[in-house]
Amino acid sequence: MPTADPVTAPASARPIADADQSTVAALRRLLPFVRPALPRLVAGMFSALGASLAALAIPRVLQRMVDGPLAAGAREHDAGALWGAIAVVLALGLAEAGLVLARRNLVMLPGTRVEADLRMALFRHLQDLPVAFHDRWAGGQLLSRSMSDLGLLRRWLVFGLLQLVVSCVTVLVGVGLLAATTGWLGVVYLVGAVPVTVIAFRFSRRYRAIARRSQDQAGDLATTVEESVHGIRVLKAFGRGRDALASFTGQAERLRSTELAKARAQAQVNVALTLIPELTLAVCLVLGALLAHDGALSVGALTAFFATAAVINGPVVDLGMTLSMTFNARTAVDRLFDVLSTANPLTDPTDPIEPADPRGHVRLRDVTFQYDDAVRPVLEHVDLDLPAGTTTALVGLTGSGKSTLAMLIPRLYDVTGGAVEIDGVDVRRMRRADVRRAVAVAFEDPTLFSTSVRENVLLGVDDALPDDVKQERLAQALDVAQAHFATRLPHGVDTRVGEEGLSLSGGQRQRLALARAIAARPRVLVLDDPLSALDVATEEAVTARLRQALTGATTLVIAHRPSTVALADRVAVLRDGRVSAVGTHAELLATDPHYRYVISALEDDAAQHGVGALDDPAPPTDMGAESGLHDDEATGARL
Ligand SMILES: Nc1ncnc2c1ncn2[C@@H]1O[C@H](COP(=O)(O)OP(=O)(O)OP(=O)(O)O)[C@@H](O)[C@H]1O
Repeated sequence: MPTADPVTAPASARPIADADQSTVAALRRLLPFVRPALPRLVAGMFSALGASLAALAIPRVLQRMVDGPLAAGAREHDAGALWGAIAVVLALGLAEAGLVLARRNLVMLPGTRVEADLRMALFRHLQDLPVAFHDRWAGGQLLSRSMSDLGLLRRWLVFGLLQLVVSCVTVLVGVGLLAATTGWLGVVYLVGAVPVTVIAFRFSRRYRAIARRSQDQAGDLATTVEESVHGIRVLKAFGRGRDALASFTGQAERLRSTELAKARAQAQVNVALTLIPELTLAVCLVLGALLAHDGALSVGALTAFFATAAVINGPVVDLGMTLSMTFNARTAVDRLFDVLSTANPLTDPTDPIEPADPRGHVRLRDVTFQYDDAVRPVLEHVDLDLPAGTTTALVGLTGSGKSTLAMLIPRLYDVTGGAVEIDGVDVRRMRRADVRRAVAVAFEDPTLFSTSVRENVLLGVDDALPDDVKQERLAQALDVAQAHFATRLPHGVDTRVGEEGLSLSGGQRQRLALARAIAARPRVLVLDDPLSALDVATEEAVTARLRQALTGATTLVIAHRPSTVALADRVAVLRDGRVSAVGTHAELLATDPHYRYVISALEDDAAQHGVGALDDPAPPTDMGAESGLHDDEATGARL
């Protein structure tokens, strides 16, 4: 039978790594997170146990009352003899209620604490995991793990776990009491526990598989919702809303039928767990009546037997629910640890090295790189030297590996062969924080966070810097990136840009992302086609300002437009995963046929999109400002 591909299959179709682990072993992995909350949880458990024992003690008092004062009172018409026993039952009832309340108060706080700690640990780990992990994992799966799975765990911790322990103790103590005080009657009751145990065991096997399927399908559904909301413009523009709905409906139906299967399994076990104890009680009633009739059992003992059996029956009937909660929690733990136990191969070295002469010299030495799931390397034996303070344009046909190469410099991926060096030190020998401080990146597809323009642009700036320095950096970066529109937003640079900056145009977002890279004042600036969404005039204005601003930083700019090449001192040509030539634009035009081909392809593309080629006359720079003004008006209207 073909197995599901762990990379491409939806989560609900992937093999389950921890399927064979026992539920106790699986849940034990929570211990480090639960440990700080243990004192309150244990206190809560003792309260619950106390409440349960108080409930079990009531039948004992009843037995004494029936066999003692009640029998004597009936003979002597002395109702007053009952008052002592009634007072004890009342006290036990009040104690039980008080202990239940104490249990609730004790476990509520640690439950929410553990949930919050787990959520933070998960988020921290997700932030730490490399880009390669996020390439493989769907957002909805991570979202459902951090929200609904953790909610399930909290409910199990504050209710299911205590209920399970208390139920087990109640049943064991109760059955022990029955066996000790009512002899054969207790033994018959005990025999009824055998089918209950077998059914519970079978249910556990069946339910675990369904619970996992349901939680994975819920994650896949969340992914679909996330993608459809994210891509709503594309879906609407292409009139594919109905298809999206059809695909969503299919997934929702699958989840519904899994939920139904879950509910059916639960209902079946509930019927069995209700029926068997009731049938056992019926048999015990007949047997007990015979024993009482023969004088082998007192009426008080028989009354106590049924009162105790009533206390035990509650947890037995609830066992189906308690077990389902436990298996849901186990599935949640498995799904959580699918992520938490994913090791990060991109770690800090144990003996990090800091470059002795940090000037921004970047060197790729014999670099080979292959994506995890790819069949062949994207880059092979790449050698590229970016001397400190120079600007190099990286040019190549689409899919030649330019963005991949750019991502190796800030160590977003690790090379599979060779090395990337910054100032003579292999980036794998440096602290990741030092590498990321040295290198700033502006991606073609800019991501803005739903915070203010100021926070977005100052993302890479040291928080400890004085406010006036930060303000100056912000102003300069916005100026270089020609993002003056930001100062004219309704609240200036403190305007919150919408989720992922969607209330801004593509060009505006790109300029803010560029400003973010510039404001970080890195030694090395990697610009992955940062001007692709700008109109010709704005691109010219940004290019002119960038030329001045880039002096000092080593810059690698990926060029998809001939005009972006104009920024560079030299050009490196990427072809079939290798750097095939390096030189000035003029040199390469004269000597490298592949470069001529690439440039003419870029020019054709630029002409089709109405973007200026290298030798186009530059439009006056004030047109850029003017175009910025149009942007502002449009943005003002949008916001
Ligand atoms: N995360 C990934 N996992 C697997 N393969 C990938 C991944 N990202 C890119 N690739 C593949 O690597 C190759 C190079 O992609 P890359 O984005 O680096 O090219 P590029 O030169 O920047 O292309 P473009 O000019 O179109 O942006 C492509 O074949 C692409 O399919």
